[in-house]
Amino acid sequence: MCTEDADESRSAESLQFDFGTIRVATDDFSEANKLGQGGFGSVYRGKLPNGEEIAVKRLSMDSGQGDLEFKNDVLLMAMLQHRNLIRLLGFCLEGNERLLVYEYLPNISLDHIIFGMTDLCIFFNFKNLL
Ligand SMILES: Nc1ncnc2c1ncn2[C@@H]1O[C@H](COP(=O)(O)OP(=O)(O)OP(=O)(O)O)[C@@H](O)[C@H]1O
Repeated sequence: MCTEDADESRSAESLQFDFGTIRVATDDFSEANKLGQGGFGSVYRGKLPNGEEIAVKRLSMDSGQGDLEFKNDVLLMAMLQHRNLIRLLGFCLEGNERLLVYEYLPNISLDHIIFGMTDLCIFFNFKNLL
């Protein structure tokens, strides 16, 4: 393994959550904690032992993506940080299970982000018309 590969796998490890921790945090992915369903799987609300609230995306099991490919995608997503992007805190890989762990945003914050972006689009469209 070259130094770069070693560095990548080390940073991937720092983002890796233990499956048991997420299972407890989401009350075993209970229906009561289900926030919604997206194209890639269901999303559950959870609480980490340190009190931090999270949103866990449990990916459908038929993605066909390899473990390394998945870890690389997660690393890339974790590096993208912007005030209009929901922060990816990490991931979990166990057997066929693939989880993405995000910061939890209450509805009101999601609305703010969506409206914030809409305002920006309207602003730029107006500018282009002038
Ligand atoms: N970080 C989060 N905090 C709070 N709720 C969330 C969060 N992420 C997702 N959700 C909830 O889970 C639902 C599904 O989200 P998800 O991102 O899987 O799908 P989507 O936004 O519908 O689009 P797509 O499947 O195309 O990505 C959302 O509509 C939202 O209600």
